[in-house]
Amino acid sequence: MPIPTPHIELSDISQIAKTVIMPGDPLRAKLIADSYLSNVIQINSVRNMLGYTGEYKGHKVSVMGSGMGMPSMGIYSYELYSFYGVENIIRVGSAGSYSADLGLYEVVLAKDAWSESSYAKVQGGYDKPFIEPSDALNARILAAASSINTPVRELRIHSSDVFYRERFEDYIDINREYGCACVEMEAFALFANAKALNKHAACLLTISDSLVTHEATTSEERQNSFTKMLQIALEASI
Ligand SMILES: O=P(O)(O)O[C@H]1O[C@H](CO)[C@@H](O)[C@H]1O
Ligand SMILES: O=c1cc[nH]c(=O)[nH]1
Repeated sequence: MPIPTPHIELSDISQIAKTVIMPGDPLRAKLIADSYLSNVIQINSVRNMLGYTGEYKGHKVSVMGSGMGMPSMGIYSYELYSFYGVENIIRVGSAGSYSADLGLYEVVLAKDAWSESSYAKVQGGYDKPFIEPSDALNARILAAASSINTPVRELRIHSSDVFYRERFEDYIDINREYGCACVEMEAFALFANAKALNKHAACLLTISDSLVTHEATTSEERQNSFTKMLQIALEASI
């Protein structure tokens, strides 16, 4: 498909980095660009899915929102990988903890993602409920975290299509039967696209609320606590 694509307006492929950091919220993408990058240009505003390219410590890096849920992440990551020459996508998101042992603000690196979603099967015929990120990208992220002395826990995550479940307690079985430590809504589709297209994907999460204790962070606290995760992703991108 020629660029621009239906969902990304950038027509100069040289203006996008090989590594894209992707939060769900496009305003968080703007915040990352404003706070951490220099020489920033905007690369997308279609549907307000804001994207930017800039420099971090002299290295080119892009940041763009994915939107919420697997269909949205599926579209943006596919277009970035397939039509814009992107090699690595690092998702940076919030997650709900399924375990008393995993508290607010802790940073999780997805070891793999379990999902009930049909995304991977429909997209490329991948028919298993677990899917792995890139070993190489995860290793870079762990090395980056260690270089800035920031603890990260590599754990299995749940990628859910549903934020508001009628049976709230389902999380107890998902934790017990499948070993998922927390829930988010995009990584499984991102990992499926990366696998289908021979690209690299990883997912960093900050625990924003706990299904066990019902504690939750305020939006201001979320913003501050995301700093650790963002620094890890940025260090891993260079
Ligand atoms: O903070 P983000 O990246 O949006 O991630 C999580 O937050 C959203 C739900 O509130 C879902 O997108 C979920 O995956
Ligand atoms: O998907 C998500 C993200 C944060 N918290 C949740 O409970 N679910």
